[in-house]
Amino acid sequence: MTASGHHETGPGPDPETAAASRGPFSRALAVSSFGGWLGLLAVTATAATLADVSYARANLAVAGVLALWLAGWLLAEPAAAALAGRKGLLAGADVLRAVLFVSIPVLGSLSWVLIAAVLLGALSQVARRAAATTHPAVVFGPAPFAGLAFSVLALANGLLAGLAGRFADHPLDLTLTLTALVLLVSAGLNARGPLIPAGAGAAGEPALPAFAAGRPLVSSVPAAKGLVTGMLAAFAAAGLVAGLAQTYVRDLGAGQPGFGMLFAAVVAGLALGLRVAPGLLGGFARARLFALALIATGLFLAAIALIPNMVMAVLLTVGLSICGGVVWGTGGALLGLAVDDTVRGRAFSYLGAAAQIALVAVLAIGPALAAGIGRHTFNFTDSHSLTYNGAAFVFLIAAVLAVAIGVATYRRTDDGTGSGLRHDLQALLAARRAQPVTPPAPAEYPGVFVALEGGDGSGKSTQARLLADWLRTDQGHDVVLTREPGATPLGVRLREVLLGNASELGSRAEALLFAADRSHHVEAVVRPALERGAVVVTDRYIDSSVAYQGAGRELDGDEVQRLSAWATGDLVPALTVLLDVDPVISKARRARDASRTGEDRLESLADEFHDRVRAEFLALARRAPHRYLVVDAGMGPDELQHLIRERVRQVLPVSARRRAELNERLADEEQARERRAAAEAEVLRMDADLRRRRVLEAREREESRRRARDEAERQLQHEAERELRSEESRRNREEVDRRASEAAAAAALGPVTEPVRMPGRYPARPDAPTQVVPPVRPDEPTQIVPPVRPDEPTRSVQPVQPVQPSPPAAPHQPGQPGQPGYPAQSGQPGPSGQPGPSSTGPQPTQPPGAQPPARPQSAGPQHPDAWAPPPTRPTRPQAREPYAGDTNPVPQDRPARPARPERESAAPPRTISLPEIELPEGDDDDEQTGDRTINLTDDENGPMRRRGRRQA
Ligand SMILES: Nc1ncnc2c1ncn2[C@@H]1O[C@H](COP(=O)(O)OP(=O)(O)O)[C@@H](O)[C@H]1O
Ligand SMILES: Cc1cn([C@H]2C[C@H](O)[C@@H](COP(=O)(O)OP(=O)(O)O)O2)c(=O)[nH]c1=O
Repeated sequence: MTASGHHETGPGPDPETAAASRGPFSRALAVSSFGGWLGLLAVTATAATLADVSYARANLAVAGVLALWLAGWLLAEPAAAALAGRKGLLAGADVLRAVLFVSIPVLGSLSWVLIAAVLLGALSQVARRAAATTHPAVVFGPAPFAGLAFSVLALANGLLAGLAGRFADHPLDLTLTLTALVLLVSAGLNARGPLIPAGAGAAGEPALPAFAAGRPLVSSVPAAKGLVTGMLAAFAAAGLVAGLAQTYVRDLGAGQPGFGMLFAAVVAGLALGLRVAPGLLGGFARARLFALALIATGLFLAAIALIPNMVMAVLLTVGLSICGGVVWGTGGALLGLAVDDTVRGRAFSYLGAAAQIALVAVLAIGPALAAGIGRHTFNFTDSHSLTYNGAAFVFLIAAVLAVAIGVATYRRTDDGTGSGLRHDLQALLAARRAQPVTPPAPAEYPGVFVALEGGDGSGKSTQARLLADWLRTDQGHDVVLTREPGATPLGVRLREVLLGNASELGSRAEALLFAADRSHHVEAVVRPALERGAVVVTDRYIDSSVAYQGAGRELDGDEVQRLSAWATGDLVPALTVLLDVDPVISKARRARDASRTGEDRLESLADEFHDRVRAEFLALARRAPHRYLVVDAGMGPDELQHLIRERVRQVLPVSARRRAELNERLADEEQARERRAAAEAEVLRMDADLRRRRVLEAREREESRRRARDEAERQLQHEAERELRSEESRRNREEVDRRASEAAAAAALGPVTEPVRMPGRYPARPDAPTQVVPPVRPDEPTQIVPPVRPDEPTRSVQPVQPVQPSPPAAPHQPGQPGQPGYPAQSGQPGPSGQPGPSSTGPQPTQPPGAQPPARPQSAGPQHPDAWAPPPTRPTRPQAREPYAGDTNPVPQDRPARPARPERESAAPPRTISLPEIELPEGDDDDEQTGDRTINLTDDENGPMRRRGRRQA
């Protein structure tokens, strides 16, 4: 039940509530609620069956069950509210209810049924507390279905009764058992998944305290009191039908299926009435509708009382309940308007509590009254008699009361001429007849037209101003803020005529003048602005004429509309914002508004006039909802403006400024994207460069490694060749030496006349005379000395230094050169160990057999001749002398082994000083010193070693 009738075409329920009402929790609650309603019907029927001994007892048993059930319901409310929200509470309550429903057929006593009713009422309250706040629809929603299910089960039981006697004897056991099962299912659903959400228990104040607190308040407001009385009357009428249905259907011979149908008709009708009530407000003043619906409720009840037919009873019950629903719908809205904002909540709490108490009273009193009245048969003639029993009598009494209250209410809303009702009915029919307005044609102008409508003081000017400011400054639109009447010089004069209190105008003249002002306004202001693309915001437009002159002045609304359509050339706003507010509130606002000097000609009209105007605005909005935004203007200005902007946004084109801003932003973004792309490309390029450089560097490194390796190889080769050459030279020199020694020996016998020519490495010239060196020893083969190059300066061979005899060393093979026993060297001088004479000057030759000087201890290099190595390259002790059997000219430069020092000392470095002889150029020259040295010592870096390393 809503507190007011606002928002009929406004936004629906908020999405969260809508979603919650569809969730699993909602389904579980619906099952629980369905079980509760089905159980109530089953227990009521059981009580009536158990007490079926007399009409009165049956009625009293039904009254007792319903009253006790409701008493348990009401009394348990504070405890249920306190317990609400506890885990497992709903499931526990459902299990207990299931047990109670099963216990009824088991025990089968009326007393137990009455006790169970109290307990069931209390447990139902616990279940309702869980649902009422978050899922109000779940509380009553399943009731009609429970009624229908009850009917079906009763029919099924009837069929089964033919098969088994137990079903005939206990017609409600099947329903009670199934009810218990339904509740167990609900308990399972609630225990497994959904729990009562936090705050679900806060379903308003408990009924009894709310009733006590609200009563004085509502009593002090006559309008509210009348409304609450009328609503309770309608509700009681519907409740009475449900309460008396059990005995009433028996009178009609419809049995339990009829009871279920009647119950379903009551609940479904109420729900339907509540739903259609807002739709009926378009044509009717709300208070008049309220009164008429209440009268109709009474009339339907009377018809039920007077027409003893089951089918008619169901149809009439539907009509009655719909009217009851309309009474509640409109009454609720009116009550919201009748009381002050501060006490509105309390007034509604009181209404809810009063409805429950009224229901208890009706359900208790109704059947009791029916029992008291009993069954009566009136015999008119012998053949014509009428059986009329207590239930029908009670319906009739209630009907009379309802009609009386309705008529009284209607009287208060009517001006006595009857034109109000006639107009309402005409408007209602017109609204039904009216074709839905077709959506406006695609905009014929680049601009946008927005109208604000609503009662006087609803806040249109305030909202129009705020909207225009926002459109202008924030959205960058060309905005024209205008109004009706009085937006042009002509309009100002017309406004004075229309609203001035001195004017006496007929309704039609008034309508024509408003239309004239509108026509001029559109032509002079609105259309030109729309043509240039502006947003036009107008404070009032055609709807004001239809509402004020049509509904308010009671002219034909359609005619008024056509008049304005003609005047404006069918210019329809793209959006109309309707600020809907109770005229009482807007009147209070006007009174507080210091800028107003007083009420104008139309503002000062009766409240009823303004009620009609408001209703007409709402009706117009309903006919073309796509063109309207209906907002509750009771909200604060900022909240309202927010809603309005949200909706206006949807019809706005992009303003020129906004378009420029968007273009600028797009360009900025494009530039930024290009910059980003360029930066990314640069990074990629740098990365590629880096990789390329790395590859090149790696290649270069590899190349230089290869070159270094080649160079090292080349050097090794060169060195090996050099060593080879040195070895060759050495051998040659040794040969020369030997010959020199021989020559010296020969000289001892006779002087040598010819200088000895040293054989060169280089090929001798063909003309060079080949020298034949005669064998020294008789067993030595004759050697051929290659010719010396003729261009080579002849160098005299220096006299050989006296050679010291080698100290005794490790045993050698006999015949090895340089060893004792080797004839060619036996007379050779050994290493002197003394600084040798300069190679430039002839050295004194020691006479053979002369005693050699003492050998120094030092094994350091001693180079007595010109070929001695420079001091930086010390020669190492000779490790091994060449074997005579060596065929390969392997250089004797193997490094000395430190493990054999005695050998080192035994074989000191041997430097042979040779007499100056001619050598081929390019041979082993030290270019820096010009010295030539034949190093016979082992050298660590000798070619042997290096070669060995390379091979490794
Ligand atoms: N949403 C609102 N809530 C309360 N007062 C309002 C609201 N909107 C406007 N008012 C006040 O109500 C009075 C009437 O507002 P106004 O905008 O002139 O209404 P209208 O143009 O519909 O006659 C002004 O004093 C204004 O300040
Ligand atoms: C535009 C128009 C205004 N009216 C009435 C409604 C208002 O009472 C009055 C215009 O006054 P307005 O300046 O809109 O008053 P408020 O600011 O109080 O709403 O004229 C009509 O009756 N028919 C119309 O077509």
